[in-house]
Amino acid sequence: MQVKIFGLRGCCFGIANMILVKRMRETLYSSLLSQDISFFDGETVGDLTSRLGADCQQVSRVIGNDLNLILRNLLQGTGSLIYLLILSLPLGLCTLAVCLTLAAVMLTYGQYQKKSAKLIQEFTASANQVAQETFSLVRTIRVYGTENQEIQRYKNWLDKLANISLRQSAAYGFWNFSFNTLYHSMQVIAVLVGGISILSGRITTEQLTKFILYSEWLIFSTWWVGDNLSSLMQSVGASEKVFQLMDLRASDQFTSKGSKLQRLLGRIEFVDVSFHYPSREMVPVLQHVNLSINPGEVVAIVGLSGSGKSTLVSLLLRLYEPTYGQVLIDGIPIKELDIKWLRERTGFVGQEPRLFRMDISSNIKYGCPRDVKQEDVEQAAKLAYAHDFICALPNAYQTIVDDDLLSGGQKQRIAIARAILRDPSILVLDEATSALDAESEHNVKGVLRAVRSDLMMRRTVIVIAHRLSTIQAADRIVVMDGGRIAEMGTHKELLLKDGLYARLTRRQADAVA
Ligand SMILES: Nc1ncnc2c1ncn2[C@@H]1O[C@H](COP(=O)(O)OP(=O)(O)OP(=O)(O)O)[C@@H](O)[C@H]1O
Repeated sequence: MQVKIFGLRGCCFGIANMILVKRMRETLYSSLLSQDISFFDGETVGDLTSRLGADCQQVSRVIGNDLNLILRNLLQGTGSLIYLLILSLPLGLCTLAVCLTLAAVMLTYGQYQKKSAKLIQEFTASANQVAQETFSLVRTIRVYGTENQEIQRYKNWLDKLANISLRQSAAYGFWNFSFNTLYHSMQVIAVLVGGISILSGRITTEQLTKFILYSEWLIFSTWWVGDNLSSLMQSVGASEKVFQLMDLRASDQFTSKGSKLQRLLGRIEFVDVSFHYPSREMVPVLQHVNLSINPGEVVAIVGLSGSGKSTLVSLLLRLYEPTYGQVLIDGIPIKELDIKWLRERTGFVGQEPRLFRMDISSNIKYGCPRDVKQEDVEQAAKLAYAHDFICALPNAYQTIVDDDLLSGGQKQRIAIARAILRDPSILVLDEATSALDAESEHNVKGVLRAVRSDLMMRRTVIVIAHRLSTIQAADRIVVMDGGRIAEMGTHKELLLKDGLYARLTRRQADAVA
């Protein structure tokens, strides 16, 4: 019966643990995904994934195991202590003094465990980060022959981990030594004081035997409490950051429930916009940018690397908020629009599009707000000049891909198809030609031309490109320099102006020649 009850209790705790870990992971995951993009600028991916994995597991152990054992031993210990005090007050107080000393050592040890658990978490996360980076950049590492350097970098974190684990073991040794010393001293004291008490007739032999048994019980309960408390402290160390992250409020960029317009025309205005990244407050990235883009206009943004082109687009996509000024869409501040509604009407192809590990068809349909048929997917792929190479793959649209299986240009074409399928009113192509070869560049120009000539479905297009030849067909070219708009006009006007754009064009022509 006893065994059965224990088995049942273990099973209940197992189930409670499983439910708790699952709930914690879900809550933490959705809390992380609802944060500002700037949050991810400051956190390491390895750190966040280890919070989701090992740390959640450890936190649930507190409730499932440690707390349960601590409570049980506290109850047992208190019972024994009361009995001892009734049996013999001086001997009971003596045992209590030993237990209090043990408790003091245990508290110091527990605090140390808490600190070391935090350090172990940090070092493990850093080691994971290095490993993650190494595996994802393995081609670069192989080409540059820096394997040993990377092994050393990983080893440095492992050394730090080993160092702290060594100290932890030493602290555990000290804790055990204190326990054994106090425990055996207690036995000696009990025999000596008890023997004297028997001789003087104050207690009987039976009382002494009971006393020794109960005092052992009390000391062992104290030891168990200490041992579980130190593991509880470890979990508390691990849980601090987990609970902090779980408590974060969802970003307004994720939840914003503003107004939905009847139709998105695609007028975009940047009004006196200035911006710096939260992680680099002293470095202004955009300064007093004023730009107005008409519905259906195709605008190209060019400029030297680091001039703020992608940042401007990030503000339009509301990944960051301007530090000064505002962005308006169809005359309404972007902050007042329903974010989900706006994103459903915006298409974006980033600098380095990445694919999810799923089939091509699902990758193209990814995030599409409406139900689409396979014909729609194929039509979008045709417009993005991706259909032919997809059909040449062994399973065509059902081919499972991930980030490594396709070339940069192919991934970019799938990303363009994904953006086109959404049928967006605003289409943003960031460096859409950078990873493509000359033929694909020609294809992207074709997409731009198609977008322009499709008068039924006029959409505003912003294209950022380094290859100036790609964007000559734009209605307007905006030239950025040091976070400001330096020039604006058509290709011809800007060439006539003989400013930065003309210089950039000449430089590229020279490079090609
Ligand atoms: N997440 C970030 N955190 C801090 N600084 C950033 C971040 N992203 C970009 N920057 C900085 O902002 C400046 C503008 O970067 P941005 O990517 O907008 O330039 P860009 O004109 O698009 O460059 P490129 O043509 O090379 O893509 C750069 O100095 C860059 O270092």
